[in-house]
Order: sequence, then C-alpha cells, then structure tokens
Amino acid sequence: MSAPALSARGLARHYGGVAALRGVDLDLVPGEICGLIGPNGAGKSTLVDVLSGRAPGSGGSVRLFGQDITGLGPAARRHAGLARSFQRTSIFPALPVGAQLDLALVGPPRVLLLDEPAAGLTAEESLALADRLRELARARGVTVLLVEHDMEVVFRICERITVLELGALLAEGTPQEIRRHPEVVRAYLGSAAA
Ligand SMILES: Nc1ncnc2c1ncn2[C@@H]1O[C@H](COP(=O)(O)OP(=O)(O)OP(=O)(O)O)[C@@H](O)[C@H]1O
Repeated sequence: MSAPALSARGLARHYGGVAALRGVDLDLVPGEICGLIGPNGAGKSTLVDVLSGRAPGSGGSVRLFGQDITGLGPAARRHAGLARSFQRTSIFPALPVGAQLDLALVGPPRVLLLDEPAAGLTAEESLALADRLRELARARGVTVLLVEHDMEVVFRICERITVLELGALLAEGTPQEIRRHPEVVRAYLGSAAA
C-alpha cells in the first residue's frame, strides 16, 4: 500500500490551559479531497496550523508521503510540497483560484490545506469555487484537506470527511456516512444533514 499523502499521529496543541488538539490522528489518501468539519472552536484551524508548521504542536508527528516532517518549519514543509491557505484571506482576490494555486502558493503543491476558502462568498460563488477546486485537484493530482463551514461545498466535492469536536476526532467517513452519523448531527450538522 502506498504511503498516505499526509499522515498525523497524536497531534496535540495547548493555548495556556486550553487543549485545542487532544491527540488527533489523520490520514489523507493521495489524490483525495478530504473535508475537515466541526463546530466553532473544535480545533480545525489549529490542526491546519500544526500540520503546516505555523504553530508548534505539543505532541505527535506528521509525515508527508512517508517523510517525517515533524521537525520542519513552514517554509521547509512548503518546499517539501505541503501548502496552505489562511482563513478569510484571499491573497490576490481578483485572481482565479487556479492562478492562486500557482502564484500565491509558489508552484503547485502536492498537499494543500485550505482553511475556509468559501468564507464571504455567495452561495453561487461558493459552488463555482468548489467545482473549480475539484477540477484543479484532479488535473494536478493534488491532495486537499478542506476546512469549510459551507456544507453544500463539503458534500459536493469531498470524498471523505473528518469531524472534530473539542479538539478530538468525533467521526470520519464518506459524506453519506457523516450526513447521517448521529453524533455528528447532534454536535454540528443539525438540520443541515436533512
Ligand atoms: N491564539 C489563541 N489563543 C488562545 N486560544 C486559542 C487561540 N487560537 C485558538 N484558540 C482556542 O483553541 C480552540 C480551537 O480553536 P480553533 O480556531 O482551532 O477552532 P476552529 O475549529 O478552527 O473554529 P472556527 O470554526 O470558529 O474557525 C478554541 O477553544 C479557541 O478558543
């Protein structure tokens, strides 16, 4: 079996007394778009920060296609092929998403961490972005971890979904499994699951 594109084991991160991540495991299958969802404060942005090297973890390890990158900073991780975007930040908002992938991100990445790319967009724009993202990921063979609150976007393009709650993994599965997972419906989806 080939190595996961990105693999995390036991990731932890504390902000003072707050445990934002409590031993999270994650595996991204090469080429997939995996959704990362959960309530506000669940730890999604913190997980992206720790995976990208922006914030130090207080425990755990990260591998990129089998290579241990735990000790690397963000620039070295980017050089190795792991790129990220920032929440509510479009670096060049006027550029199409494809051009942003190439320019802002300094060459096409192998694994891309996207933190709420649809925030602030209209419903129509969000779906257009989702479709473009799926096309680009397929065409370039990029593996994507997509943090997003817009469930239409997530259910439209994600092959698999991971759910965090209170810094820990609550569930993972296909969109169909997640949509009807009782704990996920209780903690997050509510009526959006219907
Ligand atoms: N810089 C910080 N200082 C202190 N606590 C923080 C900091 N950043 C995040 N936290 C706390 O860590 C926890 C996880 O926050 P995080 O932003 O990762 O959640 P999230 O799932 O991305 O939430 P959202 O969906 O609202 O973006 C929360 O309890 C939050 O208050």
